[in-house]
Amino acid sequence: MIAYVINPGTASTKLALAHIQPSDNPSLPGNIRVELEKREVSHPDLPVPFIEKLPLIRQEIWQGIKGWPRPEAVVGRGGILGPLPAGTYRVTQELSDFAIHSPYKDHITNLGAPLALEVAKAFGVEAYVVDPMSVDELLPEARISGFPGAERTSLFHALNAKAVARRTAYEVGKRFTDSVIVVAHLGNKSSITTYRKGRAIDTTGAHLEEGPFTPSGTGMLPLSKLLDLAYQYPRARVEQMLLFESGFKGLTGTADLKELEQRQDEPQVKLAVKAFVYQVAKYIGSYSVVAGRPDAIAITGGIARWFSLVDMIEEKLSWIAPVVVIPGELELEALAEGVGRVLVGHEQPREWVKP
Ligand SMILES: Nc1ncnc2c1ncn2[C@@H]1O[C@H](COP(=O)(O)OP(=O)(O)OP(=O)(O)O)[C@@H](O)[C@H]1O
Ligand SMILES: CCCC(=O)O
Repeated sequence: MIAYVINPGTASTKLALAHIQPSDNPSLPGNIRVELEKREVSHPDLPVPFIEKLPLIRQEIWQGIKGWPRPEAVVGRGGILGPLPAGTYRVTQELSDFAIHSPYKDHITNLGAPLALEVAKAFGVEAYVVDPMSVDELLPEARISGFPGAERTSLFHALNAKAVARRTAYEVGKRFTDSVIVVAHLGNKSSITTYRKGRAIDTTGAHLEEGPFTPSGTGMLPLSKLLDLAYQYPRARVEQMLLFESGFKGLTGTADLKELEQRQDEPQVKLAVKAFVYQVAKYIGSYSVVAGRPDAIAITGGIARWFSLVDMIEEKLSWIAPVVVIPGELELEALAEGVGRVLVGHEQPREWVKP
C-alpha cells in the first residue's frame, strides 16, 4: 500500500512516499513494515503568520509528489486541534477548517491537515493526521497549578516524542505499553515528557510553558523576573524577547548550536552549555520521579546531534536509567506508521470532535 506523508515546517517541507505492508514480526511498530522515500524542500523562514506560507508550501508539495504512484491515503502532521487523545484521526472538512483558523496558536503544523486533505481529495482517498501537537493525556494531578483556573496544558512534540518513546522501550527490551519512559526532545523548542504505559502523563510543554531554555527561548523563568518584564513592555514585545532573543542566543549571541559546538571552548559558551546541561538534567530528573523509576530516558531532537553535550547530560542521568539517544526526529516514520496501522486494518481511525 502507498501513502503520501506531508510534514510542513517553518524552514522546510518534508515529504515521503511510504510503502506499507502488514507484518507478523512483533518487534515492528504496529506490526507493519514501512519503507520511506524522503524528500525535503527548503523555504525561507519568514516571520509571517503560518497561513501566508500556504501558497508556497502547497506549490512545494505538488512539485515534490510529481511522478509518485497513486496513494491509498495521505497523512499530514497534525497541528493544534484542541486537547485530544493520541492516535490517527481522519481529516474532515471541519477539522481542516478548524486547523486553518485555529483559535489556539499560529503554528505551521496547522497546515498539515488542510494540505493532506487537498491532496487526498485530488486522488479520491482519505486524509489523516497522527498524534497532533495538542495530544493531552495529562494525569488530573499534573494538570493542576497553584493558581485555581490556571491549569497546566499539554502542547508538545507529541508525534516525535511518542515514536521515540516506543523505539526506546524496544531498545531496552520492554513493551511500550508496560513501561515508563522519559523523553527529552531538544530542538528549536524543547519538551520533557513522561510516558507511562504508552500515555503522556505529564509534559513541560514546548511553547511558552515550562522546561529548559532553548536555542532562542527562555524556558521557565523565575516568576518575579517575568513580572518585572511584563510590567516593563507590551505583551507582544515580551513574547518576542521570551521566544526569540533569549536562551543560547541571549547568552552567547547566536541560536546556531552548530556554531556554538565549534566555539565550545570559549568561557561564555562553556558556561551556557553547562547551564543548559544542568537545566535539562534537572527537568529529566523531576520527570523521572512522577511515575516510578523509568525503564529508560530518551534524548532526541536536533540538539541530540551535539554528541559531547549529550554525553554531559547522560553523565548526570545514567544512574537513574539507561539513556538512549535518537538524534533528529522520527516524524515522517511516525506519520507513516500511524496511517499504515489504519490502512492494514490494525486500528480504526479516530473521529475528531470540535473542542
Ligand atoms: N550537528 C549539530 N550540532 C549541534 N547542534 C545541532 C546540530 N544539528 C542541529 N543542531 C541544532 O538543533 C536545533 C534544531 O533542532 P530541530 O531540527 O529538532 O528543530 P526543529 O525541528 O526546527 O524544531 P523542534 O525540534 O522544536 O520541532 C538547532 O538549534 C540546531 O542548531
Ligand atoms: C511542539 C512544538 C513543535 C515546534 O514548534 O516545532
